[in-house]
Amino acid sequence: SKKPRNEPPGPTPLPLIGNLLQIDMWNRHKSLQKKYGSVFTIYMGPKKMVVLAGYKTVKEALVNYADEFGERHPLCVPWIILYNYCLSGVLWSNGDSWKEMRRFSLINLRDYGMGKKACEDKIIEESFYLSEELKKFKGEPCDPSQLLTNAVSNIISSMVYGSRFDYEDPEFIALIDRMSRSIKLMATPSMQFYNAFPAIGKWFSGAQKEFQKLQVLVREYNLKVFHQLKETLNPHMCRGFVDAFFVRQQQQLKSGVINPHFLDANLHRTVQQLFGAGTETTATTFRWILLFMIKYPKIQDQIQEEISRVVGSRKLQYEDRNNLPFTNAVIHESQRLASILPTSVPRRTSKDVTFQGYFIEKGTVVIPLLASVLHDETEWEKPHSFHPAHFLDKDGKFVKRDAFMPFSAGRRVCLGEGLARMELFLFFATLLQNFRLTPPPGVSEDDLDLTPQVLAPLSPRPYKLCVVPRT
Ligand code: HEM
Repeated sequence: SKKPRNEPPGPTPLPLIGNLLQIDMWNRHKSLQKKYGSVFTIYMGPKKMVVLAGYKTVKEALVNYADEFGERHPLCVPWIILYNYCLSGVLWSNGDSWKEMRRFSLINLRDYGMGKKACEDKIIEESFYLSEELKKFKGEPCDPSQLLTNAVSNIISSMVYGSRFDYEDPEFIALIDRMSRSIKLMATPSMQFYNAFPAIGKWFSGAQKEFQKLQVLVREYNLKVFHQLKETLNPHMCRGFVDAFFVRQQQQLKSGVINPHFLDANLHRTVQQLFGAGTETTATTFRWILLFMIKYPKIQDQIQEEISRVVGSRKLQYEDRNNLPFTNAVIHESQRLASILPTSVPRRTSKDVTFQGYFIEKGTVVIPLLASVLHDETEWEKPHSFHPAHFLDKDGKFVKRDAFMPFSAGRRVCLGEGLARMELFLFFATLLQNFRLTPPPGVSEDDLDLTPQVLAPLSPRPYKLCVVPRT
């Protein structure tokens, strides 16, 4: 069809299917970027999307044009069944609803510890439980994925519900499994087909039906927990985010001024999104870091030497990261290279905008490619290798890098960044303080495959490692 004024260039779309056949975008962005520049247009079926690539372009759009590119594209609007899941909470909402929920979530998650000593203590305590579970393998090969997910999920749970779960609790295991399967389903080709062709997709997409089932089960579980929390609520001693929400509702009732954003449905969606956004991302990052540790044992040696020299055997604190530059650099480099969210959550333009000379009309879906920033060849000395020195100066001191953007940037930047950074540091450093990680017997470092599985988030292939207590 005819293109509007000076739209960003891109591959020619076919009728109906657009560029679907040509788009293996997360792998091909480099060739598309080379051909069309750092702002280009693609069509997912009939849906037009503008892709932003490279550090300078992504930063300019998300930070300098924060308002224009600051809305979320409700990817799921046509998915009638996902209506409840998508249209509010904090992750998918826009306008006043988003502002209210983002502010409320930030204030209250901070009150229940995010970025504070209370949260640090919870993570240190959870590291202890995680270590005890790992010891049970007695150095035999194990897949740490489930335990890592349990540990990070318990941190969110403590902040949201006010309590943690036992790792063996069947309800906890089921809850985590359902949430993690839902997130993975959202990135399947079947769901993408459904998103591109909602009218016919619903007849073919098995993933969509499974997703719906999982959402109902998670919702039922949450409603049960909310009921228990409401029954035992003490407005003067809130246990977590959910209690704070109930207190806010009570205040509304008393004042007679009802704010529609504080109804039960929004609580359910926000809680579900906090668990969804905060669990798989952090746990997957851990799986990558541990894989890098068994792949590069000399780097593990250096970290353990640093921790032994600076901290010894006392309990680690978050402020120790300032004196553990190499350990801190390895965590950052793992996030950079793994780039678990190759794109940020889709944005959309809030108004017509002229960006880098191109016209992008209001309501266009915008995909900032975070992987293209984290692997930008003009920003990183060795963009495709594991190179912790990216974050160290010549004296071995930690240096921040502007192009380090795994949490994205601008007004929709990850709400849990502070929490995730604290978890990554404390869990990882405590683990390496206490254990040596090695590949299973008979597996060499060269055998370990760093090719990611194309899932959401981008995950390492399943692997096992041996966790041996250090003397
Ligand atoms: C290593 C861990 C994590 C990574 C890499 C990560 C990354 C991201 C990214 C890339 C976005 C999209 C930002 C954008 O649209 O530009 C995002 C959004 C979000 N993240 Fe995280 N995240 C992590 C952990 C967490 C945690 C622990 C929480 C929970 C407290 C969380 C809660 C959220 C929420 C609620 C949003 C939506 C924010 C909004 O739309 O206003 N994330 N995250």
